[in-house]
Amino acid sequence: METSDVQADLKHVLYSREQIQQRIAELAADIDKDYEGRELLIVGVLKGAVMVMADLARALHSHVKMDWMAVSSYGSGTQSSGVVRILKDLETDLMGKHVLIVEDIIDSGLTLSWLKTNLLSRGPATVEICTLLRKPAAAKVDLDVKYVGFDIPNEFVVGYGLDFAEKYRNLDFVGTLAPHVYE
Ligand SMILES: O=P(O)(O)OC[C@H]1O[C@H](OP(=O)(O)OP(=O)(O)O)[C@H](O)[C@@H]1O
Ligand code: HPA
Repeated sequence: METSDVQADLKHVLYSREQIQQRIAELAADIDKDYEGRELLIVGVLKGAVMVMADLARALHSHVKMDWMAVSSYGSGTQSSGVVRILKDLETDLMGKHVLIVEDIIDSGLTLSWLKTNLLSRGPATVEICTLLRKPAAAKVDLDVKYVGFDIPNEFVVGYGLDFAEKYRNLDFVGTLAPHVYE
């Protein structure tokens, strides 16, 4: 895809690569402090969280273990179906573990609400959530999120792991999509 094609599909840049890296470094410092002396398992939620997980893990100074889950609730559109499916489960037994779920975005909150309940049923010591982006105006459930990168307006965003119909995940910034792309 040509750079110009991507530019035409975007309305504007919300967060640049530098702004994202700066915020992730701050979140990592908080996480290092909060989990000092405890072994932490970070769980990346595929596919969207790949970029956040990779950058957050490298910004952490403590030893962490990493595992991955794949869940899906969006299909190919811009609306959550509300039905969460596990496409790939964890390989780690969570019994007694401190677990931090790492996500790219919390929109309606339905995915993470379901996932947190699911992981809590596996007997971990704690389960917390870290997300790069959150849309407070889109929340359909009450969800306790310990680490939030940025609260954003209720607009569909792409880049830095976030897709529209599997495109734009590889952008190193977060931007809003021009309406002509999805209308
Ligand atoms: O708060 P919600 O409204 O539930 O939306 C958030 C979820 O939607 C996205 O995943 P998606 O299902 O698009 O899968 P993907 O990570 O593979 O893109 C995102 O990564 C979250 O998991
Ligand atoms: O705004 C969004 N963009 C991309 N994927 C998403 N999944 C939930 N919300 C979004």
